[in-house]
Amino acid sequence: MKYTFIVNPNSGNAKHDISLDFLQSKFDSSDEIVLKETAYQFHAKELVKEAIAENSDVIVACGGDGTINEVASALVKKNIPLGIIPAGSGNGLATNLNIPKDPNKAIEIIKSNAVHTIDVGRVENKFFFSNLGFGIDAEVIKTYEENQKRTITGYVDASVKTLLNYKSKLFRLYIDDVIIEKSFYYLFCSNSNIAGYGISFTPKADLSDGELDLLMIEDLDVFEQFYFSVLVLAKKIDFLNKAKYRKVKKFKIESLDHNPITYQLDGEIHKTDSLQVKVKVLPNALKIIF
Ligand SMILES: Nc1ncnc2c1ncn2[C@@H]1O[C@H](COP(=O)(O)OP(=O)(O)OP(=O)(O)O)[C@@H](O)[C@H]1O
Repeated sequence: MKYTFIVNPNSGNAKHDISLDFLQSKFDSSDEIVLKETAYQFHAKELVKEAIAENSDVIVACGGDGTINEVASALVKKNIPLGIIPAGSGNGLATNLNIPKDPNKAIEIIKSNAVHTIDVGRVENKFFFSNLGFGIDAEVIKTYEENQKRTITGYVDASVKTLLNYKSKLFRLYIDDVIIEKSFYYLFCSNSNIAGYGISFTPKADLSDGELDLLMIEDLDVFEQFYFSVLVLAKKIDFLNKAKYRKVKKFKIESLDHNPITYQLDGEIHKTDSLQVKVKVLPNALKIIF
């Protein structure tokens, strides 16, 4: 078997130590191991193209959610499975798939070659595998990225700063034949049931049900925001009257306050020039080992 490992040397504050020697020591001598390091953002996509051209049987992403998103995006609708060695700070998708952070254990899973297919979310021309958020979580990630402190404390710090200044956004949503026009505190669309750090906003989400789970939360006052935080921690979000939950195959979101739409996609922030974006699910579009 030929395995190509695409490694972000800087992910998770560069604390991991995944080298060619280490990888070779974990596989049979009959296996061919190739390691390609990413040097900049979006480099992973080019490296996947090379790995495909070089006839790799398995392509493994070693990094955080950003790197995993880039590698997985280049493998959508391809026949080559993705393996994961989580080496980031949040590791949303890996956590959801029960892939441990210990590289030794993650490699055992890769060697098991248990290939599954999962759904993929698409927004504009980009793919997501875990989740997509409009509103408060996009703002939290923006502050978190500006913070440089990529730890749970940094995340809590960014959340508090954002909460204190955040104003709901006026959106029009088109879901099937329904149009909803409201001021939303939070719109969260998820393929997986873990949002990061073990928190779940969409406990009913299933990576291979052919649908995305959409959580819509209307404008909240400061007390409701506090109640919302408690319910998130208690995993009882359905107790909040202003939270609506539904499974969707596609939807369109339109900004009515004349601000171009910003969203977070698998934990990375994306700014658009557009006042509307379309989201849809591509059922069973990614082969993945877990
Ligand atoms: N050599 C590099 N130097 C700087 N940035 C890189 C490099 N290689 C990849 N990147 C980019 O860094 C971003 C973050 O990487 P990644 O997601 O792997 O780690 P992380 O941010 O530590 O983890 P997490 O996303 O779980 O918080 C990605 O967008 C990726 O494209």
